[in-house]
Amino acid sequence: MPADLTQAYADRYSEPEPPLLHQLWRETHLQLLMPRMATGHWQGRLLSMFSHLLQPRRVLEIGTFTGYATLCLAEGLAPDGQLHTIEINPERASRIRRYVAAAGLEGRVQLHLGDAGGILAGLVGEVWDLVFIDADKVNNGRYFELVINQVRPGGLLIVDNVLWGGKVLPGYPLKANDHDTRAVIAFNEQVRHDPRVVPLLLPVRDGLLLLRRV
Ligand SMILES: C[S@@+](CC[C@H](N)C(=O)[O-])C[C@H]1O[C@@H](n2cnc3c(N)ncnc32)[C@H](O)[C@@H]1O
Repeated sequence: MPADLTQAYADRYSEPEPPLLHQLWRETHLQLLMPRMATGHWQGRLLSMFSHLLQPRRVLEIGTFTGYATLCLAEGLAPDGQLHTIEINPERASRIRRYVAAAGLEGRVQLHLGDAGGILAGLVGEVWDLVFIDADKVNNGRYFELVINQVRPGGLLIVDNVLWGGKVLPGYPLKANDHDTRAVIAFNEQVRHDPRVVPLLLPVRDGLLLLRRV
């Protein structure tokens, strides 16, 4: 069964992409380099589904890009809920703020500009219900360690791109200087044996690793 036909079928029988997100998707593809970094319709609906199920009071996203996943993760926020999202590239800020405002989420979404390691050090008082790790893949393990003790029992961490285009699979001819792939492999191994989380790797899109906090 061809994967792209299966994905098209899954898209068709899933909730349609909300118009604002479709607009952001188009704008991302017309105006930005590497638009495929944005989450997109089907995975966005998956993030929205988790958000609605968990009704989180605190959501953390590491790696905002244009804010597509941000808006999806915010959909199920509890009435007093807040989402914090971290982006290192300040050039992305005005677009993110524009779409957060268009979604009616001003005051409920906090955009932090800077390196995630430093920003996370300033968020130590928070207790996270839902975390999405989707920034520089070499730091997946570092971000996990920085946040795991602030995730409530039963909370959910989601890590994107854990299949890394298939390069993590056994037998792939890895280049010596491919540090990203080695880091993704090391992270997947690290959490597999971590008693603080229960892992479930979903082989959808570029691989989503779900980690339920014990
Ligand atoms: C894959 S994109 C995020 C996509 C977004 N989460 C979505 O699903 O639409 C990764 C983003 O992480 C940002 N990033 C990379 N390194 C970072 C760091 N050290 N701290 C914060 N953000 C970082 C990049 O600038 C980029 O915008």
